[in-house]
Amino acid sequence: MQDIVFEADRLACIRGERMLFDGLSFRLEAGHGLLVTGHNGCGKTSLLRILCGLSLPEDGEVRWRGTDIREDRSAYFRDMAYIGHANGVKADLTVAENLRVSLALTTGGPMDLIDAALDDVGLVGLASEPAGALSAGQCRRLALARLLVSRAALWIVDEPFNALDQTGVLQVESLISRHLADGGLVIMTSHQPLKTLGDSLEQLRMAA
Ligand SMILES: Nc1ncnc2c1ncn2[C@@H]1O[C@H](COP(=O)(O)OP(=O)(O)OP(=O)(O)O)[C@@H](O)[C@H]1O
Repeated sequence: MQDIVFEADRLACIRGERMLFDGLSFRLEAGHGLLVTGHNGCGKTSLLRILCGLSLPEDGEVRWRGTDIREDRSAYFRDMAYIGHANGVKADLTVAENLRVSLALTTGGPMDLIDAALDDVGLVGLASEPAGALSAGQCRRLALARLLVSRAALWIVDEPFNALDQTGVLQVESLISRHLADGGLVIMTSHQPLKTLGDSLEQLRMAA
């Protein structure tokens, strides 16, 4: 993944009457992660939605491998996985079926990716349970397992640790570390102090 570069170039975002940010730029190379911080309402989620192509910036562009993401959205969506505040879990499907759908929609990779992902997020044993019966923390774990199944180089994750217990936080921090060590990229927000990951991430502090 050595040739991979992600660039945010002079991004501006207006919500309602308010300019949330303007001239926001950063560059991230393979193996690097960025932690976006700032108080409630400063624009972190708005920024992440622009970075993953779900919203358009008022100005500026997002480049992936040197190309504006609007120019080749399907290539970008193959390489990028986004997990927002909402888990996007289908309650009527089992835990494993949820991941099967993700697999079919992304890489179509081997089914043993699902077992490995469930193991990584601590959901082994719940594969056949209906997702609607999961606790909030288990649901978050299932959502995060989609990152692993996607095999995307770039993970964009809004508050990954929401609803996770202490063990879950450590597990997910370790998955993020492993992804970075494998040459992946991560852009994330978190209101929680990081336990092990802090030194591995660059910080973008958003102002009011
Ligand atoms: N679609 C929208 N229309 C109007 N205002 C919006 C819209 N989306 C977000 N906002 C406003 O933009 C501001 C930034 O919201 P955003 O969700 O990006 O903040 P945040 O930094 O992620 O907050 P938090 O830490 O609470 O998750 C808020 O004041 C919010 O009310």
